[in-house]
Amino acid sequence: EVLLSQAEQDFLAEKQFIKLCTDPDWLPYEGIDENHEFTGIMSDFYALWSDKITTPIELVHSNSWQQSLQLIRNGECDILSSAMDVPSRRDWLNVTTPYIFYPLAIATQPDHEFVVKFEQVLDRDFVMVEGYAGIEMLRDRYPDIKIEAVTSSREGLKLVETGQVYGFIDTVPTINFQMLRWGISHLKISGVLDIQYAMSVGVSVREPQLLEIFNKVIADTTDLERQRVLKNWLSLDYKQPDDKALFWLLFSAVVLIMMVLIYRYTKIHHHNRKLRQLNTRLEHISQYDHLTGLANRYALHQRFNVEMDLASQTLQTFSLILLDLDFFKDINDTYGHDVGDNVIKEFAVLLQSMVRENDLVGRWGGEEFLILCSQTSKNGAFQLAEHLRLQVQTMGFSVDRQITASFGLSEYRQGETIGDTIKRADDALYLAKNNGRNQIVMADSDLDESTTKH
Ligand SMILES: Nc1nc2c(ncn2[C@@H]2O[C@H](COP(=O)(O)OP(=O)(O)OP(=O)(O)O)[C@@H](O)[C@H]2O)c(=O)[nH]1
Repeated sequence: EVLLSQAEQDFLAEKQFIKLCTDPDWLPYEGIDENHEFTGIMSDFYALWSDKITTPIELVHSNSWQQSLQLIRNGECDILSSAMDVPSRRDWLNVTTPYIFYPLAIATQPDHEFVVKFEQVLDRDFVMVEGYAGIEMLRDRYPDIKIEAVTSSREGLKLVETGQVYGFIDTVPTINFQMLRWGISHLKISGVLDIQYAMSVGVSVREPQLLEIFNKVIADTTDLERQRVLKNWLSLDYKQPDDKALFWLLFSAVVLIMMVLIYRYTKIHHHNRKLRQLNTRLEHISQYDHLTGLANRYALHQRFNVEMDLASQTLQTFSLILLDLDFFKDINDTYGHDVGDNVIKEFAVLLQSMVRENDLVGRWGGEEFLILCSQTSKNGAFQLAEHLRLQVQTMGFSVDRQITASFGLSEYRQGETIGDTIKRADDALYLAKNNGRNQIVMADSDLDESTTKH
């Protein structure tokens, strides 16, 4: 797409180059560097534009903004790098459509209040750089304003720093830049005015074609190009992502967050499952005997508590049968420990198969077992024990000899500890062993008739 018409291109070709005047001291917008080259935000714009119109833009040197204004008036420059449209310039200067906007701000000493409305400080005295359009704009808006011109921003800032005037007015980037440049650190931006610089290319009234050309060039300058230039100098990212980019950015962020959450959830879920399995295993280990799979002492004790509670509420008692394989040491010695283990396991299976569902069989020690007969009196327990005794002595175990067991039996009495009940069963078992084994002895104090059986 050709930016310029044929007539405009011919015009530029004949002109060969465009003469530009600038403000030598208005960084970061524009200035002249130590090599006497044009520098600043505007210089980047002009480099860009010079490419667009394939015509060199050459700097005409001046020592001040005032002098630059004079040069263009006299026809020694074609354009002013940046200029505001103010009435006093209209006889000799045209302006393009603006290409950057910046509000004016006030720099004061740090102890002054923040200026919310400019009217609040209208009685104060201000300074601004000579020839700047802002002076005219402010005087136009506030006819009584006390504003003086200074030759440079440095001079203006110094006057504020030394307390000779209240405020220096310029744009925020200029104030910041100049303060840094001149090592003036004790000032602050106290307020931003609702008056802004709308900066255009100033074109000499002698060059009407150039006005059209620069209007086209400005219209052709994309937001991205504009932002790139500003970003270079102001270190600010003006980039507004377009809707699509913003959508994908947000979408990616949401997807990423969801992936992280899902990953964490899966990990936690996996850990929890492992923990649950471990807990179940631990619970099992803590309650069951590893050889026989019967309840261990801990599980038996838990059940004792339940039964004791039940007994106190229902006045129904429960009984314990403590039983021990006879001459088991001899089995181990004769057949070996593994065979002994098998006998213990077979014995456990037998016991488990013969008790009621409510009863609990547990391994009390090596070859010693305990049966908790829930809601059962000593007589009921005695019947079970007798039944078991007969089964054991007739059952064929994995050893070719008769196996027998001895039984001690006790009934829980309200008020006693479970230790007492166990002790009485243990004493009874001792008696059963001493009396010749393969028999049941009911704890002494539980006897209401001779219940020793052979
Ligand atoms: N194989 C095997 N033997 C065990 C286990 N626990 C205990 N024993 C053995 O069982 C035997 C018990 O011996 P004792 O306490 O002398 O009793 P006993 O030989 O059964 O004689 P009485 O009980 O007086 O009839 C010991 O030799 C223990 O080593 C076990 O888990 N497996």
